[in-house]
Amino acid sequence: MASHHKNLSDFSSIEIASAAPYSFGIAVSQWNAEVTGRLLTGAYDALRKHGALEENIHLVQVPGSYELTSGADIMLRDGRLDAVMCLGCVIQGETRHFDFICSAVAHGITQVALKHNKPVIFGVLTTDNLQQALDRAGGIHGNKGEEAAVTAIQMAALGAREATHNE
Ligand SMILES: Nc1c(NC[C@H](O)[C@H](O)[C@H](O)CO)[nH]c(=O)[nH]c1=O
Ligand SMILES: CC(=O)[C@@H](O)COP(=O)(O)O
Repeated sequence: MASHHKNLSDFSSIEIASAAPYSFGIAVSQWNAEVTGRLLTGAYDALRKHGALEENIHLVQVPGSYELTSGADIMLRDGRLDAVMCLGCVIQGETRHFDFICSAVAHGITQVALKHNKPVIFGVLTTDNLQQALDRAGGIHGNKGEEAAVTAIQMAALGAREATHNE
Protein backbone atom coordinates (compact mmCIF):
# COMPACT_ATOMS: atom_id res chain seq x y z
CA MET A 1 0.00 0.00 0.00
CA ALA A 2 1.51 3.35 -1.06
CA SER A 3 1.09 5.15 2.24
CA HIS A 4 1.88 2.25 4.56
CA HIS A 5 4.01 3.69 7.42
CA LYS A 6 4.63 6.75 5.22
CA ASN A 7 4.29 10.29 6.49
CA LEU A 8 2.70 11.97 3.50
CA SER A 9 3.69 15.35 4.94
CA ASP A 10 7.45 14.79 4.85
CA PHE A 11 8.90 17.70 2.86
CA SER A 12 12.47 17.33 4.08
CA SER A 13 13.70 16.59 0.56
CA ILE A 14 12.42 19.80 -1.06
CA GLU A 15 13.18 23.52 -0.71
CA ILE A 16 9.95 25.37 0.09
CA ALA A 17 9.62 28.98 -1.09
CA SER A 18 8.71 31.83 1.26
CA ALA A 19 4.95 32.35 1.43
CA ALA A 20 5.36 35.98 2.48
CA PRO A 21 4.71 37.63 -0.91
CA TYR A 22 1.50 35.74 -1.64
CA SER A 23 -2.20 35.75 -0.77
CA PHE A 24 -3.97 32.46 -0.12
CA GLY A 25 -7.57 31.28 0.01
CA ILE A 26 -8.71 28.27 1.98
CA ALA A 27 -12.11 26.76 1.21
CA VAL A 28 -13.01 24.19 3.86
CA SER A 29 -15.96 21.81 3.98
CA GLN A 30 -18.11 21.52 7.12
CA TRP A 31 -18.98 17.86 6.45
CA ASN A 32 -16.85 15.64 8.76
CA ALA A 33 -15.75 18.77 10.65
CA GLU A 34 -13.82 16.56 13.13
CA VAL A 35 -11.44 15.89 10.27
CA THR A 36 -11.65 19.06 8.18
CA GLY A 37 -10.91 21.19 11.24
CA ARG A 38 -7.60 19.36 11.60
CA LEU A 39 -6.88 19.80 7.89
CA LEU A 40 -7.52 23.54 8.27
CA THR A 41 -5.19 23.78 11.25
CA GLY A 42 -2.48 21.93 9.34
CA ALA A 43 -2.86 24.20 6.33
CA TYR A 44 -3.01 27.45 8.30
CA ASP A 45 -0.05 26.54 10.50
CA ALA A 46 2.03 25.51 7.48
CA LEU A 47 1.28 28.78 5.67
CA ARG A 48 2.28 30.82 8.72
CA LYS A 49 5.36 28.64 9.33
CA HIS A 50 6.57 29.47 5.83
CA GLY A 51 5.99 33.20 6.21
CA ALA A 52 2.45 33.88 5.01
CA LEU A 53 0.97 36.99 6.62
CA GLU A 54 -2.20 36.46 8.66
CA GLU A 55 -3.98 39.15 6.65
CA ASN A 56 -3.13 37.30 3.46
CA ILE A 57 -4.90 34.09 4.44
CA HIS A 58 -8.62 34.17 3.54
CA LEU A 59 -11.08 31.49 4.67
CA VAL A 60 -14.49 30.41 3.43
CA GLN A 61 -16.54 27.52 4.76
CA VAL A 62 -18.82 25.49 2.50
CA PRO A 63 -21.40 22.85 3.47
CA GLY A 64 -19.81 19.82 1.80
CA SER A 65 -16.92 18.84 -0.42
CA TYR A 66 -19.18 19.09 -3.47
CA GLU A 67 -19.43 22.86 -2.80
CA LEU A 68 -15.66 23.33 -2.69
CA THR A 69 -15.74 24.03 -6.43
CA SER A 70 -18.11 26.96 -5.94
CA GLY A 71 -16.19 28.14 -2.89
CA ALA A 72 -12.94 28.27 -4.84
CA ASP A 73 -14.62 30.03 -7.76
CA ILE A 74 -16.10 32.69 -5.47
CA MET A 75 -12.75 33.27 -3.74
CA LEU A 76 -10.91 33.73 -7.06
CA ARG A 77 -13.39 36.15 -8.60
CA ASP A 78 -11.65 39.40 -7.60
CA GLY A 79 -8.22 38.22 -8.69
CA ARG A 80 -6.50 39.04 -5.40
CA LEU A 81 -5.46 35.50 -4.47
CA ASP A 82 -2.38 33.66 -5.71
CA ALA A 83 -3.60 30.18 -4.81
CA VAL A 84 -6.60 28.46 -3.21
CA MET A 85 -6.64 25.27 -1.15
CA CYS A 86 -9.78 23.14 -1.07
CA LEU A 87 -10.00 21.06 2.10
CA GLY A 88 -12.60 18.36 2.59
CA CYS A 89 -13.21 14.82 3.78
CA VAL A 90 -15.42 12.41 1.85
CA ILE A 91 -16.02 9.07 3.58
CA GLN A 92 -17.53 6.10 1.75
CA GLY A 93 -21.11 5.30 2.76
CA GLU A 94 -23.47 2.56 1.58
CA THR A 95 -24.07 3.96 -1.90
CA ARG A 96 -22.18 5.30 -4.91
CA HIS A 97 -22.76 8.88 -3.73
CA PHE A 98 -19.12 8.88 -2.61
CA ASP A 99 -17.92 8.26 -6.16
CA PHE A 100 -19.97 11.09 -7.61
CA ILE A 101 -18.83 13.62 -5.01
CA CYS A 102 -15.16 12.72 -5.29
CA SER A 103 -15.21 12.82 -9.07
CA ALA A 104 -17.22 16.04 -9.19
CA VAL A 105 -14.97 17.96 -6.81
CA ALA A 106 -11.76 16.73 -8.45
CA HIS A 107 -12.95 17.72 -11.92
CA GLY A 108 -14.68 20.86 -10.65
CA ILE A 109 -11.71 22.44 -8.96
CA THR A 110 -9.57 21.61 -11.96
CA GLN A 111 -11.97 23.59 -14.15
CA VAL A 112 -11.92 26.50 -11.68
CA ALA A 113 -8.11 26.56 -11.74
CA LEU A 114 -8.13 26.71 -15.53
CA LYS A 115 -10.92 29.34 -15.58
CA HIS A 116 -9.00 31.73 -13.32
CA ASN A 117 -5.47 30.65 -14.32
CA LYS A 118 -4.64 30.21 -10.65
CA PRO A 119 -3.61 27.07 -8.73
CA VAL A 120 -6.47 25.35 -6.88
CA ILE A 121 -5.09 22.64 -4.63
CA PHE A 122 -6.94 19.35 -4.05
CA GLY A 123 -6.78 18.84 -0.29
CA VAL A 124 -9.75 16.46 -0.09
CA LEU A 125 -9.48 13.17 1.77
CA THR A 126 -11.41 10.37 0.05
CA THR A 127 -11.40 7.46 2.48
CA ASP A 128 -13.10 4.18 3.26
CA ASN A 129 -13.63 5.10 6.91
CA LEU A 130 -13.11 7.76 9.58
CA GLN A 131 -9.89 6.26 10.89
CA GLN A 132 -8.18 6.49 7.52
CA ALA A 133 -9.20 10.16 7.44
CA LEU A 134 -7.93 10.88 10.94
CA ASP A 135 -4.64 9.18 10.08
CA ARG A 136 -4.21 11.74 7.28
CA ALA A 137 -5.38 14.79 9.23
CA GLY A 138 -2.54 15.04 11.70
CA GLY A 139 -2.18 11.31 12.37
CA ILE A 140 0.33 8.64 11.41
CA HIS A 141 0.21 9.55 7.74
CA GLY A 142 0.69 13.27 8.21
CA ASN A 143 -1.73 16.07 7.41
CA LYS A 144 -3.29 16.54 3.97
CA GLY A 145 -3.95 20.15 4.90
CA GLU A 146 -0.24 20.77 5.44
CA GLU A 147 0.48 19.10 2.11
CA ALA A 148 -2.06 21.36 0.42
CA ALA A 149 -0.47 24.48 1.94
CA VAL A 150 3.05 23.52 0.85
CA THR A 151 1.72 22.79 -2.63
CA ALA A 152 -0.06 26.16 -2.71
CA ILE A 153 3.12 27.99 -1.71
CA GLN A 154 5.16 26.20 -4.36
CA MET A 155 2.58 26.87 -7.07
CA ALA A 156 2.19 30.54 -6.07
CA ALA A 157 5.96 30.96 -6.30
CA LEU A 158 5.98 29.21 -9.66
CA GLY A 159 3.30 31.54 -10.95
CA ALA A 160 5.23 34.58 -9.79
CA ARG A 161 8.43 33.34 -11.44
CA GLU A 162 6.63 32.69 -14.72
CA ALA A 163 4.93 36.10 -14.64
CA THR A 164 8.32 37.77 -14.17
CA HIS A 165 9.87 35.65 -16.91
CA ASN A 166 7.11 36.58 -19.36
CA GLU A 167 7.23 40.35 -18.70
N1 LIG B 1 -21.16 12.41 2.39
C1 LIG B 1 -20.29 13.50 2.35
C2 LIG B 1 -20.66 14.72 1.79
N2 LIG B 1 -21.91 14.89 1.27
C3 LIG B 1 -22.46 16.19 0.98
C4 LIG B 1 -22.00 16.75 -0.38
O1 LIG B 1 -20.64 17.17 -0.33
C5 LIG B 1 -22.85 17.95 -0.78
O2 LIG B 1 -22.74 18.94 0.23
C6 LIG B 1 -24.31 17.57 -0.96
O3 LIG B 1 -24.38 16.51 -1.91
C7 LIG B 1 -25.14 18.76 -1.46
O4 LIG B 1 -24.62 19.27 -2.66
N3 LIG B 1 -19.79 15.74 1.76
C8 LIG B 1 -18.52 15.60 2.28
O5 LIG B 1 -17.73 16.55 2.24
N4 LIG B 1 -18.16 14.41 2.83
C9 LIG B 1 -19.00 13.35 2.89
O6 LIG B 1 -18.60 12.27 3.41
C1 LIG C 1 -20.01 10.27 0.64
C2 LIG C 1 -21.42 10.35 1.04
O1 LIG C 1 -22.22 11.12 0.54
C3 LIG C 1 -21.87 9.30 1.96
O2 LIG C 1 -21.31 9.57 3.24
C4 LIG C 1 -23.38 9.24 2.10
O3 LIG C 1 -23.65 8.00 2.66
P1 LIG C 1 -24.58 6.95 1.84
O4 LIG C 1 -23.81 6.58 0.57
O5 LIG C 1 -24.73 5.76 2.78
O6 LIG C 1 -25.89 7.64 1.55
